[in-house]
Amino acid sequence: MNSTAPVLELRSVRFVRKGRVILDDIDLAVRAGEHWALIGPNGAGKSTILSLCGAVQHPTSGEVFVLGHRLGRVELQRLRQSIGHVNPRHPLTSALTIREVVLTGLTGTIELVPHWRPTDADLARADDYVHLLGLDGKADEPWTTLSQGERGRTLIARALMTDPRLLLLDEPSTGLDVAAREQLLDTVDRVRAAHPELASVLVTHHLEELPRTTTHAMLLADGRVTSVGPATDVLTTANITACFDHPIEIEHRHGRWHARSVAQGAAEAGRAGAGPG
Ligand SMILES: Nc1ncnc2c1ncn2[C@@H]1O[C@H](COP(=O)(O)OP(=O)(O)OP(=O)(O)O)[C@@H](O)[C@H]1O
Repeated sequence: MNSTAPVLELRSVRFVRKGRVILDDIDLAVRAGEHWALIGPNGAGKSTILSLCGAVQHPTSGEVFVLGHRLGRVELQRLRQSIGHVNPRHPLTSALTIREVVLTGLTGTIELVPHWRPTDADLARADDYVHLLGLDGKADEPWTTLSQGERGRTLIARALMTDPRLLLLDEPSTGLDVAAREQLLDTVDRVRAAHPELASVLVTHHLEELPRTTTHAMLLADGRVTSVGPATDVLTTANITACFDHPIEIEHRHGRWHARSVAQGAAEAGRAGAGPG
């Protein structure tokens, strides 16, 4: 693959199911070191785009290139090894430990593969990621007893085990309290800093859930792109208001984004203006 070629590229992608157009005319190019956010209302098509990026399904028309390979021309299983897909709805129910869940990243399975034995290097790598993800001292704890935040961080460690070029994060902060969310976002920033060549795509509904390292954003509504480009150009009051079809004010402070309803903002300004008494 040409080193300047995008890690991931969607060209004129259209996705139709049961006669319904779910995605239309989607173009996206994600390069090494870029960290994209896909944002839009419920049903906009964010998870569908992520499934195309992860080579989980094919577009109805248009082309998807992952690591320079066109989907449909190359075996999906081979591409998936270069893609770390973090889905907080990971279906594991058995009592694997954190270390064991991280090791399943090497086999691409939910459970440990019978008779598969990790090498000493595999075990050392798993422990390195347990450390990077701030899970020191927890490696031997069972998955079933983990908090939602610890599970999220464990799944990122699992996804990193194959040294992926592309990391896909599907609503990684869903269900987390504010402290756990902040820990997870710090973790994502740390992972990106430790792997400067990594590219990533993160799906969320909430601007507060964007890590500081977000470089680009795509806004989607009803399966179409409403705005795309560098995050600071895209995540503006006008663009978010248009995408969500609701007046929303956006603030970008200390590298993080905050959203609030314009009506709420106006009420607060009114109260501040009224002063005491
Ligand atoms: N395989 C499919 N068959 C039929 N409809 C589908 C299929 N996949 C997705 N859809 C529909 O396409 C639309 C977009 O779904 P998608 O999950 O991609 O949206 P989303 O932006 O991730 O939504 P949310 O924010 O609610 O998770 C939804 O209305 C969904 O029901």
